[in-house]
Amino acid sequence: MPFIIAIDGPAASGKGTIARALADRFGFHHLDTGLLYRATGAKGGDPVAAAHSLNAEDLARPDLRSAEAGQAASRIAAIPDVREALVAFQHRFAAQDPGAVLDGRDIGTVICPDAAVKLYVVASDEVRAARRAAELGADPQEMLAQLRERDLRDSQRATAPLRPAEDAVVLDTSTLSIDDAVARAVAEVLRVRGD
Ligand SMILES: Nc1ncnc2c1ncn2[C@@H]1O[C@H](COP(=O)(O)OP(=O)(O)O)[C@@H](O)[C@H]1O
Ligand SMILES: Nc1ccn([C@@H]2O[C@H](COP(=O)(O)OP(=O)(O)O)[C@@H](O)[C@H]2O)c(=O)n1
Repeated sequence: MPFIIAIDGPAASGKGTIARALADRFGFHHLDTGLLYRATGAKGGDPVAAAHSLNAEDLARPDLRSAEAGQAASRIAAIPDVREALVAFQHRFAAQDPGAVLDGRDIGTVICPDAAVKLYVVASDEVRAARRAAELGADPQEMLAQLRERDLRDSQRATAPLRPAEDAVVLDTSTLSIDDAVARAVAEVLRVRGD
């Protein structure tokens, strides 16, 4: 049985940074599921058809990390048929040996409810906006408004809303360095594995 680590949380909380580090540390595969929604939104046209026809080229587009792509992703991510179209790929990815780390919004709740480790990564709105603004070279106030709008949409949608799984461990990175946040996540994995 592959070892699955599910990492969820609001925008720019540090999910991807922790997911990459865990995959590296344990030799697991890593999937940034947000990229699937960003690529679907960026493809244009009918979002359900776009989700069904995603290919490697779509996922390699250089503009997927932009704030605009994030907003478009959040809009199409509320469509149940779009989410359904992306489930099989995520399940196949999670089934790889020796293990996989998936980060997103609904990994611990919907995609991999039996994951061995579930982390729900949070940080204050202001910290998240400052980090993402620095990353994209954008204005922190504008970023704050955008992140809040996206989190609200992601939390309030009817299908697979953003929320912690009941058995998720909440990790607040507001005052943690990247190294400290990763160390806490590694400790949780080691605790579950019984190492
Ligand atoms: N603990 C941390 N301290 C400082 N910066 C961080 C920390 N975690 C992540 N970052 C930075 O914040 C930004 C958003 O992190 P990222 O991992 O992409 O978040 P998410 O995947 O949740 O959107 C990135 O620029 C990343 O380098
Ligand atoms: N598993 C997932 C991953 C992302 N998403 C959607 O895709 C958008 C972009 O996700 P992302 O993880 O790339 O965003 P960031 O947290 O990196 O800013 C989110 O705002 C969600 O609307 C989702 O609905 N479910």
